[in-house]
Amino acid sequence: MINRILRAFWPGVAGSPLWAVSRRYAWAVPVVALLSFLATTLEGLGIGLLIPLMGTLLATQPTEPTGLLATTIRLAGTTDPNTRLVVFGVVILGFVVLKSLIQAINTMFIAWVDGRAGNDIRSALSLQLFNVGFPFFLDEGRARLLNILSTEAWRVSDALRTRFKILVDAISALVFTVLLLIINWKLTLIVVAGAVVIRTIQVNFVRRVQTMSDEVSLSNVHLAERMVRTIDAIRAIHVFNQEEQEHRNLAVASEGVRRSLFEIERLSAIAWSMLEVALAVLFIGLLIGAHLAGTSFPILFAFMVVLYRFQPLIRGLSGANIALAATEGSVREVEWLLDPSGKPAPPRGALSFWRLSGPIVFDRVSFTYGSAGKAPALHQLSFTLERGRTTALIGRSGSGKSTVVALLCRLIEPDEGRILIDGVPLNELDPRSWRAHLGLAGQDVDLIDGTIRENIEYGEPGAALDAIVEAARMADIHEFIDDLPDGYQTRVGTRGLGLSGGQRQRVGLARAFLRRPDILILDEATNAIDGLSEAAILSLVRDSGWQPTTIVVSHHASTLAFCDDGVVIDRGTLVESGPLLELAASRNMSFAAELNGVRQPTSRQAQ
Ligand SMILES: Nc1ncnc2c1ncn2[C@@H]1O[C@H](COP(=O)(O)OP(=O)(O)OP(=O)(O)O)[C@@H](O)[C@H]1O
Repeated sequence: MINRILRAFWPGVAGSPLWAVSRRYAWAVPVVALLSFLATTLEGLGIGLLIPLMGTLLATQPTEPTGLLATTIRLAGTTDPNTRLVVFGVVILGFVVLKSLIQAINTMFIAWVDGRAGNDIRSALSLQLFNVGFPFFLDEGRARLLNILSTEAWRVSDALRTRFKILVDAISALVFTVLLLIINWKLTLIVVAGAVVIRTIQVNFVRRVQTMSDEVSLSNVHLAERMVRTIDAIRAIHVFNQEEQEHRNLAVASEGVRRSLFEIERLSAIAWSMLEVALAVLFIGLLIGAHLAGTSFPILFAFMVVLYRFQPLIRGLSGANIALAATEGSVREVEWLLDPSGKPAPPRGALSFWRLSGPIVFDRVSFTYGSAGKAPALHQLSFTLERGRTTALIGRSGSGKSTVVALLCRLIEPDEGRILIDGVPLNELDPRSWRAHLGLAGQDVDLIDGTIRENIEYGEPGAALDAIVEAARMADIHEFIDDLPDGYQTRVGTRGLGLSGGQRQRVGLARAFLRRPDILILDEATNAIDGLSEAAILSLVRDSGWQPTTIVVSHHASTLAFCDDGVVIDRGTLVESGPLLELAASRNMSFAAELNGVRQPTSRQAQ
């Protein structure tokens, strides 16, 4: 039962992923409730004592109070008026001090819980990004994810704070209602009737704001999409004179956000003014009711003081309910990202991988991107990568080469067929231990915003400088780095844009070389590097005595000239495979002449 109440209070639906993340702070709910109860009770007692205090000041005795209140007055009545004034004054002050202290503790406690739960939610979201399979990122827009991480996560944390506010205000309202009943039950009935009317008005607004909150989230995603696109494509935007069009698009998206937020503000403003009018009607009704019932002044005074304190609670509850409704879209978005169902699972496998001692075999592997019905990117593809040899993956654009690379890196998994590593299915290997033996350098080098050294040692954190320098030498970039004023500590800028395309690729190569992996994958990794430098790099790798099983995807004939074997694919199916020279000769491929001219590949035996 308590659990059910807690779940209803917490953001997110009961049993939801958000509940799973934040439930460890659910114990804070009864603590906040207790502290609120104590603070309001102390305040209520202080206000209650105003009745005898006023009675003393006006030299009259209220006739209506009963029970505890009457007893207090009677007790105080045994002393002379001056002493009574001092006693009531000191006691009221004591209550106020104690109440303020508890209230401050409660506020700090809520901030602590809210901060920690918010932190946990953000941390769970970031963890989730690593716990879903890579295909998720192929299907989902970056903007939606960015919006959830940067905006919606904060709004959910705000929602939690708002819920605490509702709890505090609701408990205070409850205590004050009891106090009002003690002071005068008839007037209290008028208040309760007024509260019911106010609540009815509010429910209608809350529903409309809830609907609007989904629109706010949606328009935020549109805006984020536009912003991401502008930053990503700034070069193309300038070159193709699209500044005005893109600015217009951004302005339209921004206008969408403004409009949906304004609609919420508009609804809130109307709700507020209706609330003000309803409260004024309530006050006037009370005064008339009190007059007709012949209520004494001290009683009416205390009642009005309680009601005066009650008023911000009603406003607070009303505002918080609307604010909460406005965050429902955000809660849904965060819930969606945290929910693992319907999202691709990350690669699994329990067997540790130590070293490659045999071939890598693609055995009738098929893979289709996205939904069923699309043409497969790979269809029943079979070939063998011999250990210690360099194999060129050859095929026209869109033939499936990068898909083969993604499968090897276990970013995606075959729909059918198997990839065998020394005879063991790849999907049985622990992905982390498998990837620890991979070195990948590609045309889109994923450089991080850090120093050159941080980028090279990204796969081997804490690597010795000597090893880093050696890897940089092999990638033919050491001298360039050495000449920079900050050397290896030079920052590369966002996505390495402070370097030229060729320099970026060399840093990417050094990163792959530093690991000295068993399997080296060069996915168009030298296409921005001139032929001579490329030849120098590949010769250095060859002469270093390190003989990884290498997969090369390149459109450069000069790169292919360094390969032993070739696998030719077309529209995801195998055309042929074998020693590269034989393939070149049999198919009269365009690079055959260059292959023969540059180098006669010698078959190297696997170690
Ligand atoms: N994320 C994706 N979503 C849907 N289809 C994709 C995706 N990535 C690739 N494809 C499709 O899969 C097929 C193979 O693509 P792949 O990138 O593997 O080819 P490629 O040989 O590496 O091409 P290129 O030489 O141009 O890089 C293509 O038809 C492509 O359109």
